[in-house]
Amino acid sequence: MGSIIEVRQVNKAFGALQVINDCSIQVEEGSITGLIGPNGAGKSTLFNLIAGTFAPDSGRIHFAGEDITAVPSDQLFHRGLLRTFQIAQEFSHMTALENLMMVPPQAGENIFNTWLRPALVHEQELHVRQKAMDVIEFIGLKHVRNELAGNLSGGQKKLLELGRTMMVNARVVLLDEIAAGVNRTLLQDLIRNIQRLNQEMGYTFLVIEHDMDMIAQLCNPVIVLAQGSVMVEGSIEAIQNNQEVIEAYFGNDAH
Ligand SMILES: Nc1ncnc2c1ncn2[C@@H]1O[C@H](COP(=O)(O)OP(=O)(O)OP(=O)(O)O)[C@@H](O)[C@H]1O
Repeated sequence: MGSIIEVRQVNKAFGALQVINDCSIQVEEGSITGLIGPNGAGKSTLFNLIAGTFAPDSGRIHFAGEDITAVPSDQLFHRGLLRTFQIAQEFSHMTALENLMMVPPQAGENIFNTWLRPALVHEQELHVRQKAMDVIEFIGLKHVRNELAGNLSGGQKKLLELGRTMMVNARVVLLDEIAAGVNRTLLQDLIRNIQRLNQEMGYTFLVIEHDMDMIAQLCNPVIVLAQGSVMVEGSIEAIQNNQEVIEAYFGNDAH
């Protein structure tokens, strides 16, 4: 398969700080690609550029063969490029199931139809509820479906965030440190679900992660970012033995 995301010679500065520096990466369709690097390397900024949170100063970004440079995130969402949705404050007062049902429909699942044809409203709601039930079963949270999302554990919230991507037709999902604060048992559930979404539903993932166990279990290839550029790319084994990478991490930890 070809690449589904291509970042070509992208630059981004914040004031005098050059955060992304002539950076080019490719994400193969159907892969689970890791994005690692020392603190401040520019990983989240690169995500924000791909996800349309802000525009690069120069360079181009392509998704599924189309130029999406500076296309805003809500439009990318409709095309199936999404990042996990953090559960916002207002959603923490809704149940886990309702959180899934609240994910906005994509273009094509036309909500206006339901306004014009009220008889469809009930049918549509049943459809969304059934889909949410299927998703909650898939992510293993059926037993807490009626709990308020705010009362779920950190790991359960991460599973729910992943579940929200399943309410739409996602093609590429960007995961930003989804393992942070998740206990080992739930982390295994999370990893298994990501693998299932990849294998059974064809999702491509780009994963920012500091947890090297998770990267080793999930990702191939792994891209190492340092000072806003790609330092090296390859299998986790190749990267763990790469002297330049070891120095980049040690150099960063030493300060
Ligand atoms: N909106 C912003 N305005 C100004 N500076 C920013 C902004 N966003 C990020 N930065 C700076 O850009 C640099 C890279 O930050 P970024 O969050 O992309 O790194 P990261 O690799 O994701 O780091 P970490 O692993 O610590 O999360 C940092 O020095 C940060 O302070």
